[in-house]
Amino acid sequence: MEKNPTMLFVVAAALTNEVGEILLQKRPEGRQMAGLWEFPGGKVESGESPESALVRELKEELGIDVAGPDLIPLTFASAQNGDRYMVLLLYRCTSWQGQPTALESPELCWLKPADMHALPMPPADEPLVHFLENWP
Ligand SMILES: Nc1nc2c([nH]c(=O)n2[C@@H]2O[C@H](COP(=O)(O)OP(=O)(O)OP(=O)(O)O)[C@@H](O)[C@H]2O)c(=O)[nH]1
Repeated sequence: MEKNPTMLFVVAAALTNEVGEILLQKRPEGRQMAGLWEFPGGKVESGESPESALVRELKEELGIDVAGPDLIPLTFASAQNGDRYMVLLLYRCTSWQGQPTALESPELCWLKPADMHALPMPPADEPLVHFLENWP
């Protein structure tokens, strides 16, 4: 029997600029959790490593090039997501090529973690924001 057939792996990036702000993007209309602000990223596809999935998602969503070794594992969250259980892996990234552009999202913003509480975000992100607030 297949192990964990209902587990969903999602990878996301805390892209951090030189003043400690982190990039969030707004989820587009017509998708699950539309209008909520999230860390860029997405689902790990079959056969992908989490890091290669995140490199792919950052290119698709923001048009930036990230090298796998520049993705530093930070923390994770777990939550129910529809009919599956989701594990959301958050990576830190301070180095990339290109200017982040909203290619799949209506809006981007750079925010300090303490200011993220003012925005509606998916419930699974709450512990991630808390972690980032207390990050050195
Ligand atoms: N990228 C991202 N997804 C998150 C976050 N928090 C959170 O609960 N999610 C959930 O994780 C799932 C990610 O799926 P997605 O729809 O963005 O994935 P994807 O880009 O691969 O899209 P696709 O499934 O349409 O191909 C969504 O259910 C989303 O709501 C977050 O901070 N960032």
